[in-house]
Amino acid sequence: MNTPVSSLKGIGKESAKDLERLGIFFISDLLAHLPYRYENKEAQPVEQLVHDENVTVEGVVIGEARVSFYGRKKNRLNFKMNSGGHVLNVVAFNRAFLKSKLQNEVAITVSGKWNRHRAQITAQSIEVGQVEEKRPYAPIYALSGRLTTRQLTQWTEDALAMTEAFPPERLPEALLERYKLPAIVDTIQQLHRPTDKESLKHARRRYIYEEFLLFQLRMQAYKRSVRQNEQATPLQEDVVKVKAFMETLPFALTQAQKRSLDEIVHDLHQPYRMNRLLQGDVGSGKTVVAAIAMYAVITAGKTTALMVPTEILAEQHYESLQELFRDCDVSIRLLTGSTRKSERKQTIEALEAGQVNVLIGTHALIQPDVPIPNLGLVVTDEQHRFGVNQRRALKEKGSPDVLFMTATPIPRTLAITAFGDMDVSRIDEQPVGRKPVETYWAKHDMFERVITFIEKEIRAGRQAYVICPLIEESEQLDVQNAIDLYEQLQQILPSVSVGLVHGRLSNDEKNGTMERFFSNHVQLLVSTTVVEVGVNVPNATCMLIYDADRFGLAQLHQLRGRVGRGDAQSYCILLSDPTSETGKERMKIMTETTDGFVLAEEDLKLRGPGDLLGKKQSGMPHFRLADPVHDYRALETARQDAQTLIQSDAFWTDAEYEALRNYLSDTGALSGEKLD
Ligand SMILES: Nc1ncnc2c1ncn2[C@@H]1O[C@H](COP(=O)(O)OP(=O)(O)OP(=O)(O)O)[C@@H](O)[C@H]1O
Repeated sequence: MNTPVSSLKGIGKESAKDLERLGIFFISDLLAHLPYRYENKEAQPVEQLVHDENVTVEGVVIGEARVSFYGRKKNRLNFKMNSGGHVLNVVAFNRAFLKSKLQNEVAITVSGKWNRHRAQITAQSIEVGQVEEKRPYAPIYALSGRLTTRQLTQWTEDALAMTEAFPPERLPEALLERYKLPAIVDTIQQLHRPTDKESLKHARRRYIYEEFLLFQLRMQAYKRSVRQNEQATPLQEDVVKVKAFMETLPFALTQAQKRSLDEIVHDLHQPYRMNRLLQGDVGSGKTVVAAIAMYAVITAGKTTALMVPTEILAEQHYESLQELFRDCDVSIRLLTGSTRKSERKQTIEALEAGQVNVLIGTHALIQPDVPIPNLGLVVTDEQHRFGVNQRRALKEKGSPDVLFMTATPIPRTLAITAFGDMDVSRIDEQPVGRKPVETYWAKHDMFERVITFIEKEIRAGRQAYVICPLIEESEQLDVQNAIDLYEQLQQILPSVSVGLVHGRLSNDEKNGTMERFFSNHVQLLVSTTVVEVGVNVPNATCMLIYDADRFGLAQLHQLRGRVGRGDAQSYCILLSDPTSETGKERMKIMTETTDGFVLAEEDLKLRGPGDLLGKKQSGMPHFRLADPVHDYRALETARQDAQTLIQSDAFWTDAEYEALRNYLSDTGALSGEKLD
């Protein structure tokens, strides 16, 4: 299995280097380097040919081929052929040398691009004689350096003859039977050298299922081992107090909020650490649920922490939690980068004395220099899933329960892939009485009308946001844009109090403006995308997004979620003159739906998963063939199968699962090592 590729005939130093760049070191790697597509050399009947696609047809030459020369060394070969009674034109460039072979009635196979209107194939290959019947699909491999498809085809051919280079059969007989999956040896054979469409399909099916199953087994085994190793003391909240607190809320929880809360509370009672994702569309009321959970933990005698990405949010949560816990005798402290030294010292002392119930702050909270004795629950956002170091820091703080909140409406398929190691609660319902935000798409030449409209809302006592476009190449330009717009709006609306926030302001400046916006002293807030997450000003009913086509759907949705948070009708105006079709499409979808999940699915189609979750933090594993979006059914099946396996006793003892167990221990999943 660990025989280096260089032992194969024809692989010299240079080629070995090129192969290394493809991650191919051993012969077994060569077999794992699957074709990314196949050239279909299976001849098709003329009736089935698709215009503008690559096709292959068989037939016989009619008459004689003609060659015309042009340019200095160029020539064009032209002839007619009969394929199943249809007369087709064939054109090929610089193949004059074939002319002598192309005699009347000679059998040929032609592959190339089909033009239906001219009944013509522009040929890439013309083979005299019929296609070798057994292998209609030619594998096309990813290449690097000077490698050619022909070489890779040859080397994989040699590797396919070496049974010891094949991966082991990991799937137990029962699963192969249940899904009618081919054995691994046949699968690898077919994937490299398909014999026919049907067998290739089954081979792909098996490979994809196995990739998902192994992935899910790893995730779930990891989860299980964390459960076993990171025991936590079960918490018991004071049920009466928590109920009383919930009654002080100015609204009743939605069913979805209640369900999520139950799931969280259930976790708190367990003797293992909670690792839960609370997923809910913008404005669905995640923070409230988290606050109740925190209160429950406080009544169980523990300290809680809330970590947020920015200081603005920390301030805002500090205020809203103070308001929420007004009658509850809960002590809340704020700790951020701009907290004064003396205050920081006081807070740390209070923490050590066990006098703090809720600690709010940015990331620095879980650093070792902030001792949080008796920490029971950390609430944070999904952007900050913990890496190894943070997990260690959390462990040192007594392995508290962790609740991640996310407003990214991650489609289900992605959620179970990217967050497979977490339990997921979903708030899939908006509070009653919420009016969907009315969204309009306006061209730039309607700017004045839009401004008049916003002015009217402000006169009625409402507030508004104006979001400036983001020019990713240059933060400098972003800021300049924001400043220009701010000045322009001040001039157009002299009686309106306009505020400005952008990334280059100091924290004090930013916080000051935000504070004035929260208290309605600023009526119109000009901002770059810093307001994207979490800002909650229910009195703001209007949002104008400049050059909206520059944003992705998920981001537009997050932005729009800043309005429509109260009872009043809210509006979002997308100002843009998109030039691309995708841009126009995005604007249209935004005006048609306010459902974050629908938008997320659309975004996925338009941009792909990397963008939705942010490339680096996406946590999306790399699959060779499987695609969590396209193959979501297989993913779901594999997830359930993995769950059943992990929970069964037989999986941990029986011989037929040994290969899977070995796989798990090789990848470290059994010792609680997180996958990357
Ligand atoms: N069940 C409910 N009924 C009415 N209003 C609610 C309900 N739950 C929450 N709210 C209110 O809705 C607003 C949004 O709630 P919250 O900030 O908790 O949402 P969120 O999901 O955290 O939002 P986002 O992700 O957009 O920041 C708040 O003003 C909150 O008081």
